[in-house]
Amino acid sequence: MTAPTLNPVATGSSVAAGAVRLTRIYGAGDTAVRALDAVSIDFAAGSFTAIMGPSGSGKSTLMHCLAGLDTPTDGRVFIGGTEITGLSDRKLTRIRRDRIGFVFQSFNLLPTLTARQNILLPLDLAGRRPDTKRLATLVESLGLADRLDHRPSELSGGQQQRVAIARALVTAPEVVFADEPTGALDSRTAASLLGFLKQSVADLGQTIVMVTHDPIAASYADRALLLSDGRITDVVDHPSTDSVLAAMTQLES
Ligand SMILES: Nc1ncnc2c1ncn2[C@@H]1O[C@H](COP(=O)(O)OP(=O)(O)OP(=O)(O)O)[C@@H](O)[C@H]1O
Repeated sequence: MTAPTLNPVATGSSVAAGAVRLTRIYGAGDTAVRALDAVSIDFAAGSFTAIMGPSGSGKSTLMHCLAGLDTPTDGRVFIGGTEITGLSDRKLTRIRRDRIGFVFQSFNLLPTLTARQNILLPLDLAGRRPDTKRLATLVESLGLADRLDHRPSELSGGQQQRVAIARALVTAPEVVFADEPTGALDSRTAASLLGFLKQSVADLGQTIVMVTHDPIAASYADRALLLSDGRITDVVDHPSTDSVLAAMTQLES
């Protein structure tokens, strides 16, 4: 089954991930929380989307449901042409491993492995050989060539996040989900990593979906979605720091 096309960034482009009337309710009865309320959205292949909104608006829930890390109460999720809603845990694990990349605020590298081993881990787990050209390009453009034999404790925060980004991109995933990827970094380091993510969209056709609280980070994306009470209430195309700030201010007023 192919994913329906809703709100694509560019008409005619294929869809890397999407949700149709995605609803997630936590709890039941009087204490039930509608964290996502019938959200329909597409992420075009080769696009960079920022998900923004106040605390508790549903950003993490949306990302977790899209990535197959949480089970929606209702609605459908697609990765590429594959509907992942209703798949067994085993199939979901495979899809996450083979077709999705993850970048977390806290890097989540394995401390006992070198940078090179961390980067290659998803391929090792899948029994796949690295695409040596892609690996070399990533290592080179992330400036990691002379850090590959170091363990995470021997790397700065920015270098650790570069390793995590290389690990997320090395499998050429259909979509990379990044959860506050620069939240733990100083602004200069953050700017250089966001620049790299933007470049990977332009050069490698990578698709990136990034949750962020930071309007500056969102300005690197092609589009910012604003969530409020589990719904997408605004979409800012080609966001600038100012246009995102204005949209957020309007949301909170
Ligand atoms: N496991 C859970 N059990 C119960 N309620 C939950 C659970 N996870 C999230 N929620 C609730 O769902 C709503 C959306 O939470 P979510 O974490 O998606 O928001 P968020 O926009 O990512 O917030 P933040 O910016 O603070 O990380 C909140 O009201 C939250 O309290």
